[in-house]
Amino acid sequence: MVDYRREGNVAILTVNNPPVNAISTRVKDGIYECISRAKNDTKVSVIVIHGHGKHFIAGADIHGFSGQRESSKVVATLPEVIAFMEASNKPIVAAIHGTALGGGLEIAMGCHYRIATKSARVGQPEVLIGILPGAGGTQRLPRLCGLGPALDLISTGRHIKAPQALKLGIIDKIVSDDILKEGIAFAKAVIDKPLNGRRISTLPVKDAENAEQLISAANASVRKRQRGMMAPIWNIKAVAESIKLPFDEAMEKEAEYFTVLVTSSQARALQYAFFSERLAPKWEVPGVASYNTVKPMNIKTAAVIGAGTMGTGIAMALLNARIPVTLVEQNKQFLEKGVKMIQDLYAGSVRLGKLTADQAKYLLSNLKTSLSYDDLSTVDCVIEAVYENMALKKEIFAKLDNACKPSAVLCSNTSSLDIDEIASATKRPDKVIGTHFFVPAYYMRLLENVRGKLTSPETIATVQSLGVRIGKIPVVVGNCDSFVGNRMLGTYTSEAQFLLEEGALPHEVDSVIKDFGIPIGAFEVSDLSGLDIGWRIRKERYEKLEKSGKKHDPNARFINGERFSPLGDTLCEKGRFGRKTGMGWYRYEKPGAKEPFIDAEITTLLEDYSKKHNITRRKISPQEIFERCFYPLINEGFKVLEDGIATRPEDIDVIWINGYGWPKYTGGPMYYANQIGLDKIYDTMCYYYEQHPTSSHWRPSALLRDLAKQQLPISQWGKQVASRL
Ligand SMILES: C/C=C(\C)C(=O)SCCNC(=O)CCNC(=O)[C@H](O)C(C)(C)COP(=O)(O)OP(=O)(O)OC[C@H]1O[C@@H](n2cnc3c(N)ncnc32)[C@H](O)[C@@H]1OP(=O)(O)O
Repeated sequence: MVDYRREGNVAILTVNNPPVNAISTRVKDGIYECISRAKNDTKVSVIVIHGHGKHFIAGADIHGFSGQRESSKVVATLPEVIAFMEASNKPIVAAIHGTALGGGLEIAMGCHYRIATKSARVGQPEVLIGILPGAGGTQRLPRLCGLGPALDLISTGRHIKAPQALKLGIIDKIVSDDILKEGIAFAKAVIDKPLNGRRISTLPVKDAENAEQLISAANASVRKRQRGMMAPIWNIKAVAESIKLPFDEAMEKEAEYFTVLVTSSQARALQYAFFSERLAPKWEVPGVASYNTVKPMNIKTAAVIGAGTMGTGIAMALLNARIPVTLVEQNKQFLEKGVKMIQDLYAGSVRLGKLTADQAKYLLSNLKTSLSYDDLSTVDCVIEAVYENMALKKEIFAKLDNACKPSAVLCSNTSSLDIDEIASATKRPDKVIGTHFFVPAYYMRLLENVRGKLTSPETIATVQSLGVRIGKIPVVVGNCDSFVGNRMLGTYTSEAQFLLEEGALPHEVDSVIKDFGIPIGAFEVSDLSGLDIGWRIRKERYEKLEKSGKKHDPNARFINGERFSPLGDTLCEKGRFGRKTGMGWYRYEKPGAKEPFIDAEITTLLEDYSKKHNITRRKISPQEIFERCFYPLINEGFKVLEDGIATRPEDIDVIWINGYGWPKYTGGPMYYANQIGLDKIYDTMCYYYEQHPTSSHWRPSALLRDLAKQQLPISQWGKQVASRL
């Protein structure tokens, strides 16, 4: 795990624990033993520590926080090993490449010098997995780079690249990519330099005079950006100890606060989410194929059909990954509008310093435009992103089938429509797949890849690998109405509207949702995306009903015996399309304005509506609002598993965290259900189903019922689900 060798008077410690050199107990012990050996070896004058493979050290082994720890051969803890390094009279040089994160940066700060390659990244990302840098990071970092930057890095968990780390004083020098050679050369040059001033724990905290202001700014930022998370608050509290207490006493506080966090349910949920996100690309269709049995096709060029918000966002996601894109529209005007959108967004990134003008120019140089499918004969992959209309999509897929080479993969960005029906318009259904992006597509990390009945494993492998390449978290799901995310969402939006019919007001429902940690309420989001979108889809459904001989009554509260709320249609008929018209479920100062205000007109509309339908309005408690919005959503997740539409609970959680703003610190709806207790969820579902028998989303899932009896942790029942499929 840690190799020791000597080259002349330089001892070289190589950490070797693939894939990221995480600090397991054996790595920690190995470092301690090798440093002891070097300290005692009279031929050694200086020590270099570096990492084998792609990274220096990416931090402690996250498995160790909740799982079983290996027993340690040496008694020293990681903070003690780091103190032991710092106390060494022989200089120690950390030679960093790849990443030095968490405990990796803490080990580097226990060294007397840090050098790094230009592309190396450093950071204290512990906060993102619900804990804090518990090996001295909260105390050494403010001494090394100042209180302000340390508060920023530790409370956000963001990584920074070597040039910025150099500016902040976190590293001493940027060197060439031959990191070991550079490390040895640097070490030889510092052999005789005094170590006074190089032991970070002995230094004063920089910026201490501005502490009060810096700490209150950090807390304010956490309240705004990381609402509901406990780790950032405790991280700031730990860093703040660095200006109140001597180093050793502050280290005791760090250990105390670490214990609070490491045993918290938020930390466990965040660590579960960390591993779930890394599991998602490793798809598996039980009994058919999996990521390690099938090779993806190499996508060298792509096309996007439709230059609206979605199409341009997808094109940018591809361009950002250096994949040349042909953007296709039906007329010049739409095409020019789309290109302008892309240009403007890149110009914005240049203004914000996220891209240089040259980089933006290069990315745009890979964008081609066309009004004809004839230009798509050589592309490897096409993503259709036109509005939700089956007839239109089938027409497009038939044309693509004719225009594209036989090996090209044809993808639809549909968020709800039947992939098999779309594929039936082609002679290559094995190459057709859903790639459901989320708005804004260049930013949102989720990619819901929908396999049809005939989609080949190679096509699944291809879009999964493409997803990773463009920086997404790709999840494979099966084909059903609205797939996984929107299918579960449907229960939540329906129930939110039923609550309005029975007595709640939009802001009351939204505040319960936001108090739980979802950044935006159900009605706020409906106003943001536009009520007319759903209205158009519903009108198509009513037309279909009428065609099948069933008259649709615009005031009907039931469709095919299922409870339904026509409230959304009523608002649209009044021109209340949401933010864009300055009124929807809320009122806005003007069309396009962002801040929602409670609208007395909506309150009256709801009261009249309830009266007209003989519904007695009542005060609905936050607890009832919570259960009615979230329990059917969770229950639908179990139905999705039951139907084999998702094969793992982790995939559902990843979808909800990355596509719908579900608070990561609760692990996602499936993990959270386990926290509440599956038996409690099941009993509550039964209770509401009795009260609302005309809403099938209250019918408890059979899988939920079976699992509720067993009381197993999610990792175990997740395996049971897979074995059923
Ligand atoms: C007290 C607390 C202390 C002292 C800590 O140090 S807490 C840990 C702090 N460190 C982190 O949080 C780093 C987490 N890791 C990452 O950010 C990234 O993995 C990476 C930037 C290091 C590499 O990113 P990438 O190249 O995209 O690779 P993956 O993220 O897919 O990771 C590859 C596999 O490595 C596993 N991994 C990564 N980090 C750890 C870790 N700290 N402990 C255990 N395992 C880790 C990850 O799960 C992937 O595993 P597989 O999916 O391939 O099985």
